[in-house]
Amino acid sequence: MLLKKAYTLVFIRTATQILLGFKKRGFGVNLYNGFGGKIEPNETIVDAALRELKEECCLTVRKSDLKNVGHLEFSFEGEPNLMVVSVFSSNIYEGTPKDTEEMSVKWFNYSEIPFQKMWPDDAIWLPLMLENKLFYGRFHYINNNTIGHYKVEELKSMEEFYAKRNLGSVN
Ligand SMILES: Nc1nc2c([nH]c(=O)n2[C@H]2C[C@H](O)[C@@H](COP(=O)(O)OP(=O)(O)OP(=O)(O)O)O2)c(=O)[nH]1
Repeated sequence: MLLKKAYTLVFIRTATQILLGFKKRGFGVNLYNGFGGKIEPNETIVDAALRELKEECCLTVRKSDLKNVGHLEFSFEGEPNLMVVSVFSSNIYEGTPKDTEEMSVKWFNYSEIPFQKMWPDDAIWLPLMLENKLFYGRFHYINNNTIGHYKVEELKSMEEFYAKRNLGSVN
């Protein structure tokens, strides 16, 4: 039985670009990613997503402008945890992205996303997000660089997906 640990991941996008942060420390160090982290006790998933976004790149997004676009699950060979990541996207934000202790921020054109410097699974599901599709992905890593097996599905609705799995909403 895998022990579930919940995380958030937020992507800020314009019509042509995506904002990524180069992680300076901790899990996923030296990789580009969206902004997110662990959900604290007594915090909703959306509240955690907004807090982590602000902490990691100094941007503010209204709850109503944050769209839940995907659900990812990760396991690692020999580890008892299932990392469950709620993925969000927004194209409306306040503030100017700033480097923080945890991340160096950079805008990338959609045609220049640095997949070779990102988690290997991102190249599989992130294109779905860029096409404004909803998705579910399940990845099992053999080590930090190698995916053993995976499945990715396009979803019709996040609510329908959560209901089928008896999961609560992100709010
Ligand atoms: N794009 C992508 N993101 C991932 C993958 N796996 C994974 O955990 N993430 C995300 C989810 C979280 O946003 C982030 C991990 O959270 P974290 O360890 O930085 O959490 P935190 O900020 O609360 O941690 P800390 O302050 O204690 O260092 O990485 C992946 O394979 N691809």
